[in-house]
Amino acid sequence: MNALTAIQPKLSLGDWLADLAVDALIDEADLSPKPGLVDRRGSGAHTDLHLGLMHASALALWPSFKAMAEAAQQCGEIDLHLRETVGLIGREGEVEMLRVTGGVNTHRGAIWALGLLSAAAALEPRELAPAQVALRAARLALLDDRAAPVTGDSHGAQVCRLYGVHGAREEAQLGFPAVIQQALPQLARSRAAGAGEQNARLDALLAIMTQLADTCVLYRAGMAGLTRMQSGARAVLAAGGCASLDGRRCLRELERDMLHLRASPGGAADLLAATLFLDRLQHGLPAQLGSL
Ligand SMILES: CC(C)(COP(=O)(O)OP(=O)(O)OC[C@H]1O[C@@H](n2cnc3c(N)ncnc32)[C@H](O[C@H]2O[C@H](COP(=O)(O)OP(=O)(O)OP(=O)(O)O)[C@@H](O)[C@H]2O)[C@@H]1O)[C@@H](O)C(=O)NCCC(=O)NCCS
Ligand SMILES: Nc1ncnc2[nH]cnc12
Repeated sequence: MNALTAIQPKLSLGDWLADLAVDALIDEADLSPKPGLVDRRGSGAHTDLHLGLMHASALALWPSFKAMAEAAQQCGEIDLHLRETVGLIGREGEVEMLRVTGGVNTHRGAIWALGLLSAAAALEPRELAPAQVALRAARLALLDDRAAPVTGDSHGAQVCRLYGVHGAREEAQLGFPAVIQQALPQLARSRAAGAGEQNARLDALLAIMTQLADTCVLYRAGMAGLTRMQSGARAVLAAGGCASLDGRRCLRELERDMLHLRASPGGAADLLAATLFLDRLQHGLPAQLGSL
């Protein structure tokens, strides 16, 4: 042991999971070029968001993710008490997000998805395969939080009613199919094809966009916007993905149309962050946590 290692604070499971969740949010925000979304180039279809705000929001959520993981570790099983504790921490996280961003909704969907997944990972830290973690998160999301405010007027709730689609809640309750069935397999395929990490992540985002009923897009651009998002994402992947010239041309066309429609796939962006989180998680616990 030397002087540096001697003063290193001990890493807890909650610290590690919160680090992974925040890293995933920052990596998602930085990834470029994303159609309609905030990235390193600019604000996409948004007027009230920018990259600095996305980073500040992500960092502000670290204590919430840690608290959700610790609650799960202490509780040790999926039950109503854990669901309601995680719900309370999630709502407090939303308040903190809005305080830090001056009232702008940067990461509501991400708090939901990554909060559930952090808790699910902490429940069984030796079973971190993506499908297993997603299934535990789904079981938690299926429990009814009696303290949740009955709003029905969120953007998501409004368009789910109007168009008869499933939103963020159902995506979690179904075990994150957009992540498990679309994004993670695409990420692996694009990496294996030598696309390079940034292109592979963009391809994973597009794979989510091919099928997701993104309620942000529906709220801002209606069914025409959602249809364009899905068909445009399919076209990029069919043309060879983001590492190919034809794929990049399709991506540029998709971006042009999304900006024209003011359509921002914020839900898909959150699920890309969930994908990056699960992707890192599957490598297992770091050595410092080996004794858990
Ligand atoms: C269950 C909740 C997730 C609430 O869901 P609901 O659908 O009722 O509410 P919304 O406020 O619409 O939030 C859902 C957010 O989820 C993202 N999302 C959208 N579609 C999907 C999808 N199909 N699958 C998964 N995720 C999806 C999306 O988040 C991103 O978009 C946000 C910006 O959205 P919006 O405010 O509409 O933005 P703008 O259009 O820009 O608004 P204007 O500028 O026009 O005004 C951005 O934040 C991204 O994150 C949806 O917004 C859950 O939130 C909940 O119940 N929470 C309570 C606490 C709790 O129980 N927590 C438990 C564990 S943490
Ligand atoms: N990069 C991004 N741009 C806009 N909204 C988002 N919600 C989550 N990530 C986002």
